[in-house]
Amino acid sequence: MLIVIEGPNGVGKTTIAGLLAQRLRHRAGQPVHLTTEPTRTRLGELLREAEAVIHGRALALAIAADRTMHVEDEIIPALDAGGIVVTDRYVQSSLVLQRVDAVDLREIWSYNRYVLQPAISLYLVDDPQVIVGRLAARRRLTRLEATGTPQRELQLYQQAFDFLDRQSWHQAMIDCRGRTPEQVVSAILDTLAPLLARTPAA
Ligand SMILES: Nc1ncnc2c1ncn2[C@@H]1O[C@H](COP(=O)(O)OP(=O)(O)O)[C@@H](O)[C@H]1O
Ligand SMILES: Cc1cn([C@H]2C[C@H](O)[C@@H](COP(=O)(O)OP(=O)(O)O)O2)c(=O)[nH]c1=O
Repeated sequence: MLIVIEGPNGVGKTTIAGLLAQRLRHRAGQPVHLTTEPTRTRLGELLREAEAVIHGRALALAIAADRTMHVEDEIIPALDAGGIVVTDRYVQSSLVLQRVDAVDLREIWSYNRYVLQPAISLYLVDDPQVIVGRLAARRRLTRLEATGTPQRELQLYQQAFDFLDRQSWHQAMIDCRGRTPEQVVSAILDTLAPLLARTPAA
């Protein structure tokens, strides 16, 4: 089962993905693989560094190439081994971040439409002011983080969510407002319950 964690910069994706993987490891009779995009491969690390200089269509294509390799070399083998995969960012991130970088939504989709559909894509939402406060605490923002604002990202995320709905993606919005990370993960586990019921637990 592929579980995607999405949402604007600073909403808590990395924190929640890590905690969710821990909680799933406790319950599951199957391995849980935590991963991220861009990937931790040479290409993914290159993209993290190069994001300052590569932009627009070229970045959209390069990110889609990294994602394709992620699916083929890491996600599918982990799923084939009977595991659950939790990824911090996936297609919805491109439908937002590449748009911040002035690429059209349909064009971004055309580079991503053949990737593996997740079992569920979870979109984390919080109050923009809370996110602004968290980003202000960051020492250094990436080019795209500095270009978009939490308000704009939330707006684009909602549009991407509606677009993916029309592509029949299985998605859920997770309200993080006023919730601790543990409470957010509990809400996610409630959302995942019907899917997890179909997989064996220890
Ligand atoms: N539900 C939450 N309540 C309070 N703080 C949170 C919550 N989720 C994440 N944080 C904090 O917000 C900051 C940004 O979280 P992070 O996981 O890095 O976000 P992202 O991966 O979406 O950029 C971190 O300092 C993290 O500890
Ligand atoms: C996953 C993804 C990342 N990126 C870019 C934007 C980010 O500034 C950069 C790094 O992503 P980010 O989530 O900031 O990674 P990390 O916090 O793990 O270093 O990659 C895209 O442009 N589109 C995407 O779909």
